[in-house]
Amino acid sequence: MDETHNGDTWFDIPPGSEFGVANLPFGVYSRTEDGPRKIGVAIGDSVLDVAAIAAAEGEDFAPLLAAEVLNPLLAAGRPTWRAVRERITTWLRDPAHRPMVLAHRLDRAGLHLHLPFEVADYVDFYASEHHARNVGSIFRPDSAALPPNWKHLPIGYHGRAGTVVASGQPVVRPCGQRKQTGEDAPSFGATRKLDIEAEVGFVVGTPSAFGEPVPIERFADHVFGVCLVNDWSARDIQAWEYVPLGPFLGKSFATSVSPWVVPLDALGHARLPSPPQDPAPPSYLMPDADWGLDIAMEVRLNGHVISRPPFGSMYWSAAQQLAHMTVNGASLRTGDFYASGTVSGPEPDERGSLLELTWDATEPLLLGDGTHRAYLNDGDVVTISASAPGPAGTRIGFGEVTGQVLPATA
Ligand SMILES: O=C(O)/C=C/C(=O)CC(=O)CC(=O)O
Ligand SMILES: [Ca+2]
Ligand SMILES: [Mg+2]
Repeated sequence: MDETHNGDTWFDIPPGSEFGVANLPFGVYSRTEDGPRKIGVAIGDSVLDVAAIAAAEGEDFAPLLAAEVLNPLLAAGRPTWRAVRERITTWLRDPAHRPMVLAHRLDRAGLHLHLPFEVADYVDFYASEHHARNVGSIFRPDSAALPPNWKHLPIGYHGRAGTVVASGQPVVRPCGQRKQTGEDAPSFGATRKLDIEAEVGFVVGTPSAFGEPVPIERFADHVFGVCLVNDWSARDIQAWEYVPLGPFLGKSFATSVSPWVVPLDALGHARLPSPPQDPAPPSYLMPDADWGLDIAMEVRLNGHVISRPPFGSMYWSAAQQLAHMTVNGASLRTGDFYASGTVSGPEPDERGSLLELTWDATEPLLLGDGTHRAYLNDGDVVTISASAPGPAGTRIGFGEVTGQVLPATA
């Protein structure tokens, strides 16, 4: 386990920073909105132009960093990810590298951050038992809260890779066919139930062979890192369309992701066992290691905290999800991206969607500014942030994913 902590660097890191030397998340930035995109690593309040430093230091991995997206680095695989991370750690520990590093340091605040990787396929799971029970009770009050397959396999669906967008991208209220509970025919128009889903996303680097399942113990060989996700959802469109094939236009209009990908290697102190599983999963889903992650999330609506979902409570782990997603031989591509599913904890103020927080608008939320919300209003800004334990009492920050709702255009 990497025992590096914030005292191990000559670099100036503000006290309490969640971007210490044990984190080193990767992202893509530009100095102006349309300027050239470069790979950066966040440290303290700064971003390092790691492509320039690696080139100047003559590192053999320098070409992987001289790209406008993380995909070449992602494709290089775990031994390379480890080597790059170790070298960056050395630059930040050994004062001999100080002039070179400082020559390629930028203030984080002034930069434009972009979608860090080109998304190949996008899958969304449904792995929180609390969320699944809540949604089941609301959408299917006459059936069991959990569907019969829920504890046997991690349920998921294929989403729309082309509408995975960077944090900060505004989201236009979608139109579609929607049907409210109680109405007997659908109508067309802007969704009246625009919602969020607070999730954690996993970025696949190493591809796999067509026809060959990826065993659960190979999770960390394929998954590079972790970011935050808001899976925007139009509940009235979703409720009308989803039987029998699952979510479609109610979710495909936008999925926002945070700009910093935290390497799995930064999360050693965050790993914990998932909750006990009963029935025991089949052998291809049997965990060989603890891949629960103690990530503390926070959801804010116009700046007011509305929920604190605990990722450590998720029933199915990301390792189980990867094994399930490939057990039929479906191959992985570099840039594949999968999200955990909405993160809801057992407590009412730990729910990761407004659907649950307001029980489908029957219990509106009172915000700190005195206004109420059932679902999102035009102009609302939703921000999800998170952190996890790091070494020596430090925190590993994920930064945030944010987005504003714009009025419907149709
Ligand atoms: O139970 C349903 O019909 C729908 C569930 C969801 O909308 C949740 C979904 O997208 C998966 C998740 O985020 O957990
Ligand atoms: Ca979702
Ligand atoms: Mg979505």
